Amino acid sequence: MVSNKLVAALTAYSAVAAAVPVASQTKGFSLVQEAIPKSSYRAPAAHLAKALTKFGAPVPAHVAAAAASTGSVTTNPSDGDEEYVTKVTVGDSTLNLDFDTGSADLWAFSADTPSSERSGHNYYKPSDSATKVSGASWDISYGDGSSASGSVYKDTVTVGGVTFDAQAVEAASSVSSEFTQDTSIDGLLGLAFSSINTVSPTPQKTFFDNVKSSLDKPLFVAILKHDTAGSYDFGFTDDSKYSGDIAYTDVDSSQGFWSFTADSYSIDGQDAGSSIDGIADTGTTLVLLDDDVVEAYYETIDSAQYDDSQGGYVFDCDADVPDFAITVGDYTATIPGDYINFASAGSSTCYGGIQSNSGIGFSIFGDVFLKSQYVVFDASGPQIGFAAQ
Ligand SMILES: Cc1noc(C)c1CN(C)Cc1cc2n(n1)CCN(c1cc(N)ncn1)C2
Repeated sequence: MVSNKLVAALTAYSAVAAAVPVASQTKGFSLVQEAIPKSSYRAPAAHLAKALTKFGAPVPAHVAAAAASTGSVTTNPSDGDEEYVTKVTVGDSTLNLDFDTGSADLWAFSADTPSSERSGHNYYKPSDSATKVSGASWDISYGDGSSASGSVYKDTVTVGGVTFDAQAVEAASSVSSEFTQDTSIDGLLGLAFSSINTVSPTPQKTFFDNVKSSLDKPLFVAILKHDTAGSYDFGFTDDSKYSGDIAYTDVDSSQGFWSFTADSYSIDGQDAGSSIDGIADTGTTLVLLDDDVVEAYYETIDSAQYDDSQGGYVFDCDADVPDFAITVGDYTATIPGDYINFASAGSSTCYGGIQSNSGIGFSIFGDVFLKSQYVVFDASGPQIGFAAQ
């Protein structure tokens, strides 16, 4: 039921928002009306909340609550599921970004990136309303040795219909060769905790941190898939996208990651008993585990061996590759063996989707695992939830 106050405010708002004077010296002006694209539809109360805020009026709690929003955006695997690419509007640009729950910077190739380094990429162009953050810089390095750095703007970012108009956008002035050569992505959108954002002197909030209070629920869901389109959903869970119940467990965000403990693991259905501490990391391709677990896994494949030239375990491509599973409470999250037969390593040899974490002290549950699950990243708690998809 829409209250008459709401009607009045919406009328006032729509008159202000829609009136576009053709020219101040004419006797009147024409109203340029344009349909709001379905994808950018916002609840009426969201417009009221914005109008009231714009004119300095308090937003009643019931209006703020009704203004909450949700969003969903398609994410597509690159060849071989190496990474997942998601279209995002950043300022005046539509960019292909890698959503990364293992880092907290939203950065992109930009006009400041030397043209030799940005060939083949879309790049960020600040909108007319963008502002440069004076004195701010950023510099990020990733686990694979890749890196990027640059300056910082505040601009409007829209992900799947959810918009934040003062998002910190980190414009690259330098990117390492891994990014220059990877023309699948134009940058990253960090979804880890803002405590590990690299902007100096003042760390900036992630897109999710900025919008979570306006979402119906302060959560996002990663629905990554093998060799086909999936989605990132913001503010809601959708029981048509998973089966059974979602098994939740606590997250330790003290290191900035979505870190959790799997109660046990099994190889080919054989329970190995011990727990695994790890992070859910959409920006990492593979599953990286402690050496004892990796060795136990590849002992089950006769042809498996560590290949120094490949920097990892390889095996005959026609080998019978076992499932690897972790348990969270009474839920068993299984990676099908086929996902662990990850990529060709030349001739009839294939590269494993499970590899060593190089002794970093925690495991990394990357895309090889995540694409087998419906994964809820819930800021309330915080907690993480898994279900079969
Ligand atoms: C191709 C390809 N294959 O695997 C990747 C990755 C690429 C993309 N390509 C080589 C370039 C690149 C390098 C990185 N990315 N993209 C994504 C962010 N990176 C992370 C994120 C994170 N949470 N943890 C570790 N690194 C490193």
